Amino acid sequence: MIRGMMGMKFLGNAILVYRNYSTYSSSYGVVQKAKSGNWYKGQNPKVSKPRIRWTDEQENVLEYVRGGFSVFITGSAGTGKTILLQHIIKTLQKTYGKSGVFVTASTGIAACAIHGQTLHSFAGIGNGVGDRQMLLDQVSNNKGAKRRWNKADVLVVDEISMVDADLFDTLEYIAKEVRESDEVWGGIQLIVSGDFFQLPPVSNEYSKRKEFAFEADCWDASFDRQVELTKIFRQSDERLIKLLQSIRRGNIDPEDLQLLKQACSASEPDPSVVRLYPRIADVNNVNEERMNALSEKKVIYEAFDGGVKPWKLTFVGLAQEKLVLCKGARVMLIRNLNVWRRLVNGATGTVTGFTKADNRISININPENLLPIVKFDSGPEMVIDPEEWYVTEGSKIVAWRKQMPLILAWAISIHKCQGMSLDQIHTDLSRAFGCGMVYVAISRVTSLDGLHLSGFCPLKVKASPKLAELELKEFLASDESESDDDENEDATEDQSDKKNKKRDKYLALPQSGDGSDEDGEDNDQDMEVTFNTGLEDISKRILEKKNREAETVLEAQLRKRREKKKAKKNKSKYSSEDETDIENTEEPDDFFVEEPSVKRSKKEKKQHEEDKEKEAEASRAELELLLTDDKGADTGVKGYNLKPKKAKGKKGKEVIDEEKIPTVDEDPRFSALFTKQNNGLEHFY
Ligand SMILES: Nc1ncnc2c1ncn2[C@@H]1O[C@H](COP(=O)(O)OP(=O)(O)OP(=O)(O)O)[C@@H](O)[C@H]1O
Repeated sequence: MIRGMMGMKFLGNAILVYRNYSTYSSSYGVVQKAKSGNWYKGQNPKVSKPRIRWTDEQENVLEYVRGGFSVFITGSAGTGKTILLQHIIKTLQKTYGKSGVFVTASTGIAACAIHGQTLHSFAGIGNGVGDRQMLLDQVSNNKGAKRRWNKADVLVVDEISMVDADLFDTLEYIAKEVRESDEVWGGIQLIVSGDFFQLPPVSNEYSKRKEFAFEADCWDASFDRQVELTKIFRQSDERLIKLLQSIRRGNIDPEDLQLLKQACSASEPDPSVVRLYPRIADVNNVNEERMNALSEKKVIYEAFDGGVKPWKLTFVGLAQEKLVLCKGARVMLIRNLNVWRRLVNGATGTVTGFTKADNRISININPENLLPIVKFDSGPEMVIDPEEWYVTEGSKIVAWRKQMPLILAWAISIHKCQGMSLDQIHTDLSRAFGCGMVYVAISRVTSLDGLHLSGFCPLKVKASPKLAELELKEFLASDESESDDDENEDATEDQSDKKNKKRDKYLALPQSGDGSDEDGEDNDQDMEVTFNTGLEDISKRILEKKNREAETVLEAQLRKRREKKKAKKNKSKYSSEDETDIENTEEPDDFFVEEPSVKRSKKEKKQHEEDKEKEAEASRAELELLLTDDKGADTGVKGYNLKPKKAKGKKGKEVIDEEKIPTVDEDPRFSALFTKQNNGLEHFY
């Protein structure tokens, strides 16, 4: 039996490495006469699609979403928030149609993972600078933005940790005003996901008192359910899980330190291991240096963009405008190509050459029509085809980009790696700044063996003291002990009707809790995993106390009103909050990079304050860079002209009207967006 299986495995590998082209190479490392752009095409045995078995916690979330509830999903890195969100989006789209579900994330990279747009771009608030009245005016003057707000049945927001409290409150205000509704968020169902212990919002002078979205005045009232996922999937080693939990909270104990010491190997790890840096400048330097050190001819891929909104201005993703590759370049996949073969987002490999495509598949990104061949660290070697990325607004595709699904991967920034799973990392944290950064970096790795550290200092492990409060609030949000009162008689029948209809629609949904989709295009996974973790306390309490069946529409309405009142009362709660970062009192260890002594003279204190301000400035700049385009472009997108008009030029072509933009459903060219196998899974792990 075992021999049989080994035989199968050998056959599989043999098929995998079979090269359907002749073997002479040119100076580019180009392999000529390729018959197929990709070895898997037509040669790989069909693999039955593995499925995910949702845990009880994840099932609960699905249930709440189907029940029409607004839900906040949180949990440590690797607990399956993103993958669950992807499934939720599909479920919601089946209910409301794609045009009623707006999918957003705080950053372009995160938005790309769920086929959405940035929250700023959805909202029509440009770069979000201005008071709420100014921003409301901006939205009111933007026909497209108003239409989006009015059409939205559901708003999905991923990576909420990077959305600040003011923005959250402002958007809730805009929603109510634009939709002319007194309901929280103007009656939009809100599905929000993120981990506040990961990267925080870009801090600004106004965010001293309120920083995180959970501090927003409307936060508690915005959600019917707040659920924490507790089963960690990315790592299985208990020691690593404990270490990560300590780092997440900003408290490392001697045992954790010992593990970190081991990871600080004095000798340089294998140069093929991806390096993670806090700052983009270091990333670029390393990639450039390594690339220049290779004396191979360079092959350039220029992105081919389309759509009514310029890609660069509307969106930022990992797909690069200009990608330079050569034989020997270390690369990372930024798309899931074959989950079963572990060729997923974050998979690393080395370019071994290039092949001329047998069709014109890459001609518009590389005039020589060359396709790179990558030998992945996990074993397979394959020809990489170009991929397409889409930015959607509801059901409309407003921008798309064609590019190779690769980035240079000798080094990447910690901001860019948020969401990835990596088998091995080498991270230099000497320039880490702000809270959550060390946690984001280290929580990417799947095993302790794969962790290599340098420039580590325990004082860099920081979590905002405000997060202790968050936990309390999560529990409070699930506490239904308060008595009912009749203060909400003004709940109009109209609103109840609307909610009723919404709920009926949901209840009509098939209760597919196994993660399978009717259309069979669900998430591929590299294995079938069947976990039955049992409910964690918090989920139990939520379930027991909030029986969806028992809560009528009117009760829901009343509860929301109560929560709103409560939120108002809480308003003053944070004004006296201590702003200082937690200071780790661990004795400095020779093994780690030393930080300056915590005890400071007045002069030193002043200098320290100045340094902190500089660091905050750097942090802001770095994060703004992330929130905008790779080159800092995504500021002030003013929308586009919706009126058809004659463009300049002899033929006087009509400029496209937004209403004429083909929808995903009607245009077969875009159908791949929702039918391609890897789309359900496309996120950065
Ligand atoms: N129910 C499940 N069964 C098996 N694997 C799962 C399950 N849920 C999630 N996973 C796997 O766990 C890994 C991490 O999932 P995911 O990236 O969604 O986590 P996350 O919470 O979004 O992490 P991060 O906060 O770091 O972005 C993925 O490989 C995913 O396939």
